[in-house]
Amino acid sequence: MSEEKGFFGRLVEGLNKTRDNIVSGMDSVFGGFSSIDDDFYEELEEVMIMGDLGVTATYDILDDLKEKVKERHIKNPADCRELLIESIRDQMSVGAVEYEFEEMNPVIMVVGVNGVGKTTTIGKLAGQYHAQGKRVIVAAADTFRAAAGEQLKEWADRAHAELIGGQEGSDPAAVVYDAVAAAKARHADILLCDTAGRLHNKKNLMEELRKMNRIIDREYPEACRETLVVLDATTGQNALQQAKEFKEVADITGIILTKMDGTAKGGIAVAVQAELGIPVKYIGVGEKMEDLQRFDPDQFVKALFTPEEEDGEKE
Ligand SMILES: Nc1nc2c(ncn2[C@@H]2O[C@H](COP(=O)(O)OP(=O)(O)OP(=O)(O)O)[C@@H](O)[C@H]2O)c(=O)[nH]1
Repeated sequence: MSEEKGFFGRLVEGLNKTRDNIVSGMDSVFGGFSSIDDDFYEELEEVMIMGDLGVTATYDILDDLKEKVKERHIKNPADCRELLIESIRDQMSVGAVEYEFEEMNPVIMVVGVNGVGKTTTIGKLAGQYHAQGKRVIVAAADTFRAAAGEQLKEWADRAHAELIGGQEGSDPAAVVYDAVAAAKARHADILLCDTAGRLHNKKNLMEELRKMNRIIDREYPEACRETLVVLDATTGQNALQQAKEFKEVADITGIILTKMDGTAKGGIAVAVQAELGIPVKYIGVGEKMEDLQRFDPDQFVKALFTPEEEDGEKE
């Protein structure tokens, strides 16, 4: 239980800047109005848009809030706080997020542009899976950048994962082929594939990803598949745009939001799910191995709005 508390505590701490931005803004609206009118909703809307919740989610949440206010005959703006938290939680909980894939010998493709925290995230995932007793293989299929392979090697060593590939300029599909062969021969539990994130050359990227997927389909048909896009939360709406572009070239099954600790733009977690209909599966709240967490909308909303209620009772 104390470990769980630490887990929630890190999330609470990681969301400090976002809380200062969004929650303080909302609270000043709740405290600054004496009646619930159009101006009140407009102010709330502004805080939410400025807080990177995105237009779609903001309107959905406000519509839901207005309905609740009507249904429950709420008159006092301060009484809207709980209702708004409820609406945000509902908005984020659309579609339960499954993690069964982690138990099904998956091949996890990780995509994302350079600098978003892709390598670090793969390292953290590898380390966490290793700590669960899983045998992890990492494919260094980002052969485009010289430093990518070396950096991944460092993380793989730290995570006690086996690294395949890493030579600059080699064919990424060949790296994936070797990694699949190794995963099968060594009875690996999880194969994590780092890929190059060249969004500016969509056609090549799409072709490269397709080629890798074909190899996995052919050589490892029994493997469960996941494609996760890594997004840097500090880039706010840019992250949203990147996710949209990756969705055009790959069959994205989940989102990983990194650097939530360094940003006031944490509202992006609400926006990406609403805009793309793809769940956030993990969030990064720091640079250490344990700073990558499964994303739980309930915990997220709780850590953001009611951190003082922390009692570690949650998974
Ligand atoms: N504060 C914080 N920093 C993070 C987090 N995730 C990654 N970083 C940092 O972000 C920087 C970039 O991370 P990388 O893993 O190198 O990013 P990348 O996407 O692999 O970038 P390339 O290797 O250039 O393709 C590093 O300094 C990481 O330590 C996070 O959740 N929080």
